[in-house]
Amino acid sequence: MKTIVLLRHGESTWNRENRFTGWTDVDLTEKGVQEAYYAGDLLKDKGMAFDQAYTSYLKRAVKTLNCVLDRLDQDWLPVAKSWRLNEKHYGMLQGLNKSETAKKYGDEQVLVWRRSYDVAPPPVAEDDMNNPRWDPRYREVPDDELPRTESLKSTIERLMPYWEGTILASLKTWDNILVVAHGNTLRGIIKYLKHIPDEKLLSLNLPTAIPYVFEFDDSLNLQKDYFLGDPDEVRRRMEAVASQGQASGNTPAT
Ligand SMILES: O=C(O)[C@H](O)COP(=O)(O)O
Repeated sequence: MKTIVLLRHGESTWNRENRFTGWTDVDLTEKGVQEAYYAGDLLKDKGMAFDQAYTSYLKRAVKTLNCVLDRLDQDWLPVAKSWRLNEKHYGMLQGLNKSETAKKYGDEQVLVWRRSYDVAPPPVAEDDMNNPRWDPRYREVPDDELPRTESLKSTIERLMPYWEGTILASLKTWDNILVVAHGNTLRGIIKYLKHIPDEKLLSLNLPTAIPYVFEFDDSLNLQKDYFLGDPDEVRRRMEAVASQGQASGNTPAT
């Protein structure tokens, strides 16, 4: 049997403040760190150990991975990082509170920006300091491949070469792989693994830091997939993510 575990990072400071984050490199909250350790405990209780891990260039994912590896006593594990696993780029929405944005533009428009398949938010300007072209960590990426905004479709398009060419390919060598990334890149991977049609993706909301296990036979046919932990807690966290973009949702404390 071969296994891929997908894990969304723990709560970040901008998750707590309900802000669109995308490629903004915000840290985990203390709660997010504890969530990440707990994800490690769940994997340890299941007796899991990994051969290779993958993560993004963003610290909320990198630090979540480090907490998990600490709990598994696998700090030594080879880790490959790629910008292609970064969160969907949220363009000009990055930094804005999701609920306040819904009050301004309506719940429906925010749902389109968050969950439609091929509509991207307005892009960041070329001279905006949040444009990834100014960030040295992306120096190896050709400028015409660096996003200024992304739909889920374009996120999946830049993710797929890495997913197929590196992550999935490594399952031929290794039995157990851990991918720690972000809500929308993981939705793209789940779409691929479970053949989910575009329109059905709308309702898939990933909870923070709950391991999602995919088991394959030796010919890499998917056998089963399941979340670890308490199913009620998984459902509660998924519903919380879904409601973040509603005008009645969370606005930051003043
Ligand atoms: O970038 C973000 O804001 C979050 O990581 C994912 O947000 P979403 O659930 O609104 O797509």
